[in-house]
Amino acid sequence: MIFTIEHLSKRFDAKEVLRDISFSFESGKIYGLLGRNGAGKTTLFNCLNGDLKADSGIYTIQDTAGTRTPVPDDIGYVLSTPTVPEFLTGREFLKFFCDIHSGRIKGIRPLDDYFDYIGIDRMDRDKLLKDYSHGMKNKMQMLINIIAQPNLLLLDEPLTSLDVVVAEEMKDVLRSIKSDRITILSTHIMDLALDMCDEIVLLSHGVLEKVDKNNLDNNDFKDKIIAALKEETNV
Ligand SMILES: Nc1ncnc2c1ncn2[C@@H]1O[C@H](COP(=O)(O)OP(=O)(O)OP(=O)(O)O)[C@@H](O)[C@H]1O
Repeated sequence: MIFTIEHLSKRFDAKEVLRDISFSFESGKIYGLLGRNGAGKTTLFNCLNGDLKADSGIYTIQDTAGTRTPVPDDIGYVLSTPTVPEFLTGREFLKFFCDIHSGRIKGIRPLDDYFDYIGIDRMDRDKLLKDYSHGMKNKMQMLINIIAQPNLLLLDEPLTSLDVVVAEEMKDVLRSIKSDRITILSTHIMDLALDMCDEIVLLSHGVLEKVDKNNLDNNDFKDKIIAALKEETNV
């Protein structure tokens, strides 16, 4: 499967954030999206997810069945600040999610299997989500996106606020599900991008640029990325 963006542009009043972006992403890979604060990473994700209307742009998914426009079920989006219905318990939320998507979730499992998989303790599963920690809410958000099995998984700074143990667990989860989908992960943490991602893509000056990491050791590669990002002026 290939997900292609063609001529995506987005401006807020006078500020041109995304400038005629054209780029293709391949299934089975985790892409690390690096960009400075305000470069437009969240704007890009919001446009791809349909939460924000782009000024122009065409998206297509190409697979064995042909080429088509993505539908909402193709896309999963994990926000940097997790949003969950705080008035439900973890179990109620998961049950509700599975019930409303039962027609299209493949191989639905008992709820406790999912909690085990994502590492939510038995004693926390029937607590209200409002009493979950930030990391636990983040895990729940990740979990529903894993259950939904989207073709395109967008992760906006997903690991930044997690403790080292949870972050390692989440990395393993993401690696274990990457083969069937395109994962795009935005991060400020270069070591995370180098550790996790098959491809590094810079968002700079409103355009996406793939950085070739072949033939460079990690230090050279980091220097190259920082040099490219330093060139970013306030667009
Ligand atoms: N709704 C909006 N209205 C006006 N300007 C906006 C809006 N959303 C984003 N912007 C502007 O677009 C630019 C890109 O913001 P965005 O949040 O996409 O950057 P980012 O790369 O995700 O930043 P960070 O890494 O700091 O989270 C910023 O200058 C921001 O102020």
